[in-house]
Formats: sequence, C-alpha cells, structure tokens
Amino acid sequence: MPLSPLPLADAEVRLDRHWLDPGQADALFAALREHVAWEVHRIRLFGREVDSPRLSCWIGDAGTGYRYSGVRFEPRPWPAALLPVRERLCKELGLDFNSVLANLYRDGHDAMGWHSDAEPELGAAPVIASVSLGAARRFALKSRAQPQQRLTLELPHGSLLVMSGPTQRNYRHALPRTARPIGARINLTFRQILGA
Ligand SMILES: O=C(O)CCC(=O)C(=O)O
Ligand SMILES: [Fe+2]
Repeated sequence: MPLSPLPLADAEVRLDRHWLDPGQADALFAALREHVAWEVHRIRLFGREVDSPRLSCWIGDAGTGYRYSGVRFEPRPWPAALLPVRERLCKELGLDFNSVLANLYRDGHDAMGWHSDAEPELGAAPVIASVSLGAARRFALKSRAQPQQRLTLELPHGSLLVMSGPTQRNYRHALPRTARPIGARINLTFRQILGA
C-alpha cells in the first residue's frame, strides 16, 4: 500500500498502515527484541539527568555519533535483521539512512515526551522514517505556533510513518502513556546524519 498524506498544515506527514505484512512484522519484532542491546538512556530534563521511560539503542554506521537531550551517543553496529529494512527504506524513499534510534516501550507506562527531531546533524529539513512493531500506540503531533493545530493517530504493527519537509521545524511529537493494559512496542526512527 502507498504512503498517504495526513491532513496537517505546514507539515509533511505520510502514513502506510501496512508497510510490512504481519508475518514480516512479527519476525522483525522477535529478532529485534532479542538481538538489540537494549539499555536505559540517561536524558537531560530541566537541567537534571534522569532515566528515560523506555529502553533504547542508537544504531548506525561509523561516524554517526549523535547528541540528543544533551547527551552524546556512539552508534552500535547494525543487527542483521535491520539491514533489509534499511535497504528497502533507502530505495523507496530515495535516501541514504545511516542510523536509527530503536525504542522499546515495555508497556503503557513507557512513553516519549514532546520533542522534535531537530538536532543540527540532521540538517534543516530532515526525513524521519518511523517503523512501528508490536502493540499499537497513539502518536501525537502538535504545532509549535498554533497548539490547536494537532493530530493524534494510531501506529499499528507493521506501519511506516514518514515525517519530512518542515515537520520537525513546525511541530513537536510525542508518544503518550496509556492506562490501557497493553504489551510491548518497538519503534525504529531511521535518520540521516549529515557529514557522517
Ligand atoms: O515511538 C515513536 O513512535 C516515536 C519515537 C520518536 O519520536 C523518536 O524516536 O524520536
Ligand atoms: Fe521523535
């Protein structure tokens, strides 16, 4: 199925709810759960270093060191299961993704707060390709200038969300907590670190 544009002014967000077929998505989830070196990243929040409420792993080619939330991360090597995913995304989007932030949300308590992926090493108009696996979670986008301009959508197992153009400049996004009893979710945000 193709990527369909979502109705959001001053942004470029596209979604394919069935980018991977369910069997592929199941296999990828199981492989990543087992083979990624999941760790608790320490992030800076209001000037204090705290544990982030999820497990993460920064993965990339040599030279893709990355600074976010005030902390620098050196990349881990690519697990075999991610290589075909990276190749397919590069081909379909015509880009050269050299890194990915993997996040494991163990249950509904794990989350990600409001932010944009606007680190200088991503350039002025980064393309972020986000693959979701496992439990479906709600993903929210909110305009910086006009907070009433917002959108919440569900990211199902095997979906691909692509944010590009002015999206990171004009919007923040978040993965809110949920009180619903739900299982684990893995999210992969592929990125291109410039000059790596
Ligand atoms: O888990 C998600 O869907 C969002 C992850 C995200 O925003 C990020 O990795 O920067
Ligand atoms: Fe993000």
